[in-house]
Amino acid sequence: MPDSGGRRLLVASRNPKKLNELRRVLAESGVVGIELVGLDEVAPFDETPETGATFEANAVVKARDGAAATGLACVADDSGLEVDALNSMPGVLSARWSGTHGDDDANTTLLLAQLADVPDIRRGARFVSACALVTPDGDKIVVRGEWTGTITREPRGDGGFGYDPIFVPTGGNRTSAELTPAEKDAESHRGRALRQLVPSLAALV
Ligand SMILES: O=P(O)(O)OP(=O)(O)OP(=O)(O)OC[C@H]1O[C@@H](n2cnc3c(O)ncnc32)[C@H](O)[C@@H]1O
Ligand SMILES: [Mg+2]
Repeated sequence: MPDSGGRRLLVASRNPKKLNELRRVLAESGVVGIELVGLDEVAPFDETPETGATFEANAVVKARDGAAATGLACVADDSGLEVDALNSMPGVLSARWSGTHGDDDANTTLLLAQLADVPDIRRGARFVSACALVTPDGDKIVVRGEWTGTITREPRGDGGFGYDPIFVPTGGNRTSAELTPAEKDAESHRGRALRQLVPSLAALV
């Protein structure tokens, strides 16, 4: 079946929990007439390794690959955690910080160990999300959202994914894994980034 021009949007992520968040925020954003399509609903394609120096560079590569392979407009997120006491690492290496891609427990355990001697006053960090939208014509827009907070000493909560159990957003006491999905979306780096894409998404319809 031929695709219907700009009306279907590929949401490109191989991380099921992130994909859920992307779909949730886009669905909540008030854009009507766009059908969200996941990677499992399109034919598999070769994906470029995420070797960029910035979140923006990686997000553009993921969205371009998705748009080129499917002929659909494609949105992709590249994100991570920047820790002040680690000179903004893990950054673009967040997903594989412990050496194993996507091992959230190993990544958080390693990060807590690295920060064991860092006092509370210097445990600042931020989540960053770069989201790219690439259209079938090759137009692209890239946006960024940030979420500041501090790193705990123990994991708490089982919502979210990744580093959420060790991140307390500024102004609260709960970790981002202790927030409801709606609370996380309202404040998170990903929510803030994606909502900036709404006008461009509306223009696709
Ligand atoms: O590239 P895709 O396929 O989308 O999935 P990924 O998990 O590899 O995603 P990234 O390359 O963008 O790496 C992001 C990593 O940063 C962390 N991260 C990003 N957003 C997060 C969030 O909202 N909460 C907790 N950790 C997050 C988490 O460890 C992710 O695996
Ligand atoms: Mg990735």
